[in-house]
Amino acid sequence: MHQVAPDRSWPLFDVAATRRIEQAAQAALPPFTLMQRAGLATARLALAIAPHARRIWIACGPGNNGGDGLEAATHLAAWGKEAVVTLAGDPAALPADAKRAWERLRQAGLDLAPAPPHDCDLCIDALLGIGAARPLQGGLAAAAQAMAGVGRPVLAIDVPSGLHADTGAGLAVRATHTLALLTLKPGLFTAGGRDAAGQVWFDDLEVPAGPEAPCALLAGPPLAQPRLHASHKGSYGDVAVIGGAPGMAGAALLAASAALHAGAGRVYLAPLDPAAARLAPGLPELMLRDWSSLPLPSLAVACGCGGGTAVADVLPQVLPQAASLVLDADALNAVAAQADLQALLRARSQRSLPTVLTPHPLEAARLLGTSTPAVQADRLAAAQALAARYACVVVLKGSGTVIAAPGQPPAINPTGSARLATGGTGDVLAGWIAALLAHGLPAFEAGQAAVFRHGQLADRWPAGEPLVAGALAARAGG
Ligand SMILES: NC(=O)C1=CN([C@@H]2O[C@H](COP(=O)(O)OP(=O)(O)OC[C@H]3O[C@@H](n4cnc5c(N)ncnc54)[C@H](O)[C@@H]3O)[C@@H](O)[C@H]2O)[C@@H](O)CC1
Ligand SMILES: [K+]
Repeated sequence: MHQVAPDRSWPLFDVAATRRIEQAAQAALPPFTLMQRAGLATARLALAIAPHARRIWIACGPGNNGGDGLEAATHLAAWGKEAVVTLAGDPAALPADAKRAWERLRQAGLDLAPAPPHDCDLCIDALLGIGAARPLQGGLAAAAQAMAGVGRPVLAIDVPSGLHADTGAGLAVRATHTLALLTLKPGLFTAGGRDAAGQVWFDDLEVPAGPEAPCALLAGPPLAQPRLHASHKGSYGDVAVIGGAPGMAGAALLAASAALHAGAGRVYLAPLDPAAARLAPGLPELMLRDWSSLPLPSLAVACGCGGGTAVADVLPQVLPQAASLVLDADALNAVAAQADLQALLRARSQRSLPTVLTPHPLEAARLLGTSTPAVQADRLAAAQALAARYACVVVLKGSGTVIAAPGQPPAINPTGSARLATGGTGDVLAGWIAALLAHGLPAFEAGQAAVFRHGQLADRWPAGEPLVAGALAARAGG
């Protein structure tokens, strides 16, 4: 059993692959072996979470997830805990393995409780696992509600009940801990998954994934990029930030500052507000230029960043010429609105010019011609669809940012928190990605590395210090 920490990457498997892995293992092992292992692992983790717990409520559901809970309850009772077991369903209708777990529970002298306990020290959520097929209703919904009302730690078995294991969509039990069994599922790490799952643990039940290919990866830390002694500013590439329409100069400045601090050799700032060009940006290292004078074919360009509608006039030049390109915010909205810009964007890949799009869910919805809820209902699919449609790398922002590229499994970023929900952090990310592109990183790696570090900076931000985008930019690359 391992805690899933962002110190390495982890393969993720969807429900279909997990079922195939489970079936192959069931065929090779004596009956009931997997559920015994699952129940024992759950009971052990429960003890580790709440070593001094006296009363533990195990809320079981009608499938094999409930069976895991019944098996865990038998162990916890044998270890001297008061195990209060409820079952939302008919014991006679349990699937074979779960029924066997129920029989073992009764042989151990335990029976089902008619109602949840008024108080307990730990709840175990064994209502639904990967079989969750529709919103929680009836007895399952009542048990989930009671769990929330207890106000104690909740250990979810496999998946917080109600959460869609592939997508992270669905109204789910909010667990403090989740023990994923057999495989790690992508829904634990994106959309509502991170809030529902809490701290994630993983037990493979001694079953290797075998020939199954992961559907996605949980990203690990990027490789360090050591700077050679024998290098100069030209070794790290040049970035230009184009954005900052009237009233929004700050956005472009934040992106430029991030690019500078993330290690770009030289950074040009091309504000779209002519008045802003006369303002001292406070960063003397930046080189102010009019966008039309930039040497685009030798630059990594971050375009958008407070560019307003004016950015649409720049894109017909930037899209075909920029050596590498990050499109953010207003640039994405302009592309979503104009078919000619979409054609220019797609044409970049035919010329092997790297491009990264950094939409939040609403921008992604506009680019896909769909709605924000539809994007959020399946973030991995939305990011992959965008990457395929525009033939580029997509960084779909939000809880569990997804990085997708055509023809490869997407990555889900494990770092970052709601502390990043403050103005300008997206501009910082765009500038940071541009710096890594300028450095020569492939677009997928640049997106993944910048997103990981950007989130990690926020995770490590001192508790008493306000996280503002300017300070984040100043620590980019750190
Ligand atoms: N078969 C085994 O021995 C193993 C099973 N495992 C556990 O079994 C789980 C999968 O078991 P199942 O396939 O039985 O699936 P679940 O236990 O998730 O439940 C599926 C059952 O719930 C019903 N259901 C789904 N959504 C519902 C809703 N909203 N309201 C009411 N009923 C609903 C389904 O019709 C089905 O009867 C895994 O998540 C894992 O916890 C693992 O421990 C591996 C080993
Ligand atoms: K569960």
